[in-house]
Amino acid sequence: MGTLKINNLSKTYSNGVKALDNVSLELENGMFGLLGPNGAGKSTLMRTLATLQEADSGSATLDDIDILNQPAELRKVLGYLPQEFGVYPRITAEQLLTHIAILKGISNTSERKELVNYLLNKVNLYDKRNKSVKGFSGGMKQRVGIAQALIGNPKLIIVDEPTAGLDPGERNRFYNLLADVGKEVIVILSTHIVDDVRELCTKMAIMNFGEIVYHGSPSDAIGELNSKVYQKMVDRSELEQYANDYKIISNKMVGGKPLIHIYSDEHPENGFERVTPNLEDVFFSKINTNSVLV
Ligand SMILES: Nc1ncnc2c1ncn2[C@@H]1O[C@H](COP(=O)(O)OP(=O)(O)OP(=O)(O)O)[C@@H](O)[C@H]1O
Repeated sequence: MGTLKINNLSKTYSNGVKALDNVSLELENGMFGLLGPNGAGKSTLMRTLATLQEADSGSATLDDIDILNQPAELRKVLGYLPQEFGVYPRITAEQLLTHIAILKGISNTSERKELVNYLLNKVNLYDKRNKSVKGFSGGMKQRVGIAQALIGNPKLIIVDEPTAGLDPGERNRFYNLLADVGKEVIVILSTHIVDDVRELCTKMAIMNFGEIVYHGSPSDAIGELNSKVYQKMVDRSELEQYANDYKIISNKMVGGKPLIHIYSDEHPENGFERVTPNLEDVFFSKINTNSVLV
């Protein structure tokens, strides 16, 4: 069982943006969801853990590896699928994986061939192994991305916003693959898509403006909102008034009209109905910005 400990990591970019503000987390094997809006600092945290950039202060360890001071050690046990996985255009899936396996130091030809076949089967692309990766769909490319991240038996796998741009079928196939992988290692799934976390993760954190604003299980977070979320269909012109009178946690267009969710300790009058809270309510109530009105 691996343990990743992140202690008080901070990072301010030269333009003054504080992308990490005293971030502390502890993770064990399984799928961990890191949820946050655009610009929250997720990629900065993922890239720091992947030893691609440095923090200003704080520490991080994976079992006995000091990540910030032993980057070479960490890279040996890391699988990383970056936000933009640049695939080599005109080579086949098999060639690509073989190439990366060589780069990762698997020099024995028959061992490498066996591994590449195993990975192609695992990500369900064995039949497509001789096809050019360039012609793959977004979902197939992401599965190649996971296959390459698995080379070298990683203890920690980081996937940064992997489902953006996938259609529902591809997204489901990708979820199944990740869930399978996540049984044996620590997987951090960084995403702004609430469904990714709801489907896959037993533990999660929500990040906003560089800070961890929630850390725990999705179900506990939802439990905290029980009997406190109410919804109502309103007119667009009334939104500002509702925002003054209630704590709006989300605003979604349904059939062209805003459907608002509010947080309230008591049942408000005037047509609000109580709803079973969901992870989206958790997300919006934790990051709570006025952007719901824009
Ligand atoms: N190299 C950089 N120089 C200056 N500012 C940066 C740099 N990289 C990121 N930032 C800023 O730091 C903040 C956090 O960015 P980061 O990419 O870590 O967030 P994120 O949660 O991954 O967002 P996204 O979902 O958009 O990728 C943002 O305000 C971003 O503009």
